[in-house]
Amino acid sequence: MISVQHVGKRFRKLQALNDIDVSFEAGQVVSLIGPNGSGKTTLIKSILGLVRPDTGTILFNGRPIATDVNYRRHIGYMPQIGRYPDNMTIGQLFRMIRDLRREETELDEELYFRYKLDTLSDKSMRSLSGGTRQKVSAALAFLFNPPVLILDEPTAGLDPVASGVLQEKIIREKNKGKLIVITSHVLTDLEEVTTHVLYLQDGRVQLHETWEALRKRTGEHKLGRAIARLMEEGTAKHEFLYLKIAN
Ligand SMILES: Nc1ncnc2c1ncn2[C@@H]1O[C@H](COP(=O)(O)OP(=O)(O)OP(=O)(O)O)[C@@H](O)[C@H]1O
Repeated sequence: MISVQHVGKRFRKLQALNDIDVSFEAGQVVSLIGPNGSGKTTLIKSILGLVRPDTGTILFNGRPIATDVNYRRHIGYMPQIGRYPDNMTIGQLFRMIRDLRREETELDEELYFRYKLDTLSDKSMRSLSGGTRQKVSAALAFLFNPPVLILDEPTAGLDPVASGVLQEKIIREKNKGKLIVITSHVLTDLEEVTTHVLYLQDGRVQLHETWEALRKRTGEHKLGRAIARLMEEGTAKHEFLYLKIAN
């Protein structure tokens, strides 16, 4: 579904992505994890066409994204920090976004209602708490029923109930055959939903395998511990520390 082929991206002297070569398929929930600055958001933004790689190619359903911008409508994106016009209300924002995609008939308003955003429709975006802003971002990502969802730190700022609602939603959408890519530092949030683990470090892929294979290989049922165990065998202490904190 998405094929990232030998992608590299440099920001001045920093090699943010280094020969990334991975594929993601329908029905997978890919947990994209790694220490701060390891390249997770840069990879996501490259897939979304928001960052242009220096080298390599990204294919969406077999076609290079550089030649077909329309692929973007098949991806629902929840950014790390959602930025919206301050002076709009929640109701106006949803109306505007629906109007922009008027041709889409099959709307998925489940999160909009489960997060009770309908009861907050007169609230201005300026006045929203961080968690409510996250709920708006989540509801928008799923709204047009896209076959691919990319969620960047989706549970940051959500209370445990709202976080649980999102996790249930992710599992349901995965079971419909969607591809979902999630980054999070809260590894416990990912254990329940993930099928595949992609671990980046210094812009390189350190690990890409199914969560089941990783569990079997390490004998660990906690994602943080499983990766820490592998890192223990071969890498420096600071990544280790990251995993201890993230876990
Ligand atoms: N537009 C940019 N200009 C210069 N450097 C950038 C830019 N975007 C990202 N970087 C650098 O690239 C590296 C990778 O950043 P990226 O945001 O992809 O990391 P991340 O894994 O998502 O980190 P975090 O866990 O903190 O969100 C970092 O060192 C970052 O400072």
